[in-house]
Amino acid sequence: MNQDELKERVAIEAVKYIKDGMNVGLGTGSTMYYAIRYLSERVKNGLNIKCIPTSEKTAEWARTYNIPLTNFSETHHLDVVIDGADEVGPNFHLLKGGGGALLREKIVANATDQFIVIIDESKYVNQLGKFKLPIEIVPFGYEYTIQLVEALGCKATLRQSNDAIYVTDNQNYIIDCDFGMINNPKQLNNQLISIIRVVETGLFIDMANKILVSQSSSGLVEELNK
Ligand SMILES: O=C[C@H](O)[C@H](O)[C@H](O)COP(=O)(O)O
Repeated sequence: MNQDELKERVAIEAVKYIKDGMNVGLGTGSTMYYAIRYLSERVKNGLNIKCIPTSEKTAEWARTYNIPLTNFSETHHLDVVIDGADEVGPNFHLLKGGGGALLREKIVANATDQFIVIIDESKYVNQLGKFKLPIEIVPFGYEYTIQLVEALGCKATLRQSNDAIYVTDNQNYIIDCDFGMINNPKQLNNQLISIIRVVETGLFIDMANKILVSQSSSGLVEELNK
């Protein structure tokens, strides 16, 4: 079973947690693309939901697939949030932001008591940090921000897109930081967000309640609960 098939399998399982009348947070990324497509089938068959997207890309997909959207001025609490991740480590701490959407993803995940993360088994790790940690920073004075972050023990690379600096949906920049293996994600997250110029990090500490993992050997989806 290839990785796209694994993504589709786990996405389909996650969408089953969405029930009639719910307010739903929709994450960002290629795994979520499958979830959105499957969810659109259920909406077509009468499922009544309203969704808050975590990125302009997800909002565009939702509109394309006729999924009703809402926003935080209408709704403050979400019944369930579904999102992918770049790595899931011990205690369900997550490393996210490969798609540049970490800030809105964290805001949306923070608005629910049921945050479901969907991954294939290659992303389930013993220690976070093989994937470079994305950090969203304000553009103002970004060169010095990079130095301040590197002083915490990493090599930081300013994310680029089409030969220009990558700009997030929030008009900020992303630095991808190689800290090596991260021994204490909670402490590192606290150190990083104490830098005023850092908006948010891709470390999601104590946020996920449920991880759905698709297994490459069997194609089965394992459910892990906190
Ligand atoms: O900013 C992007 C997100 O954190 C994604 O959830 C993460 O990068 C996983 O994306 P994918 O499902 O494409 O691997």
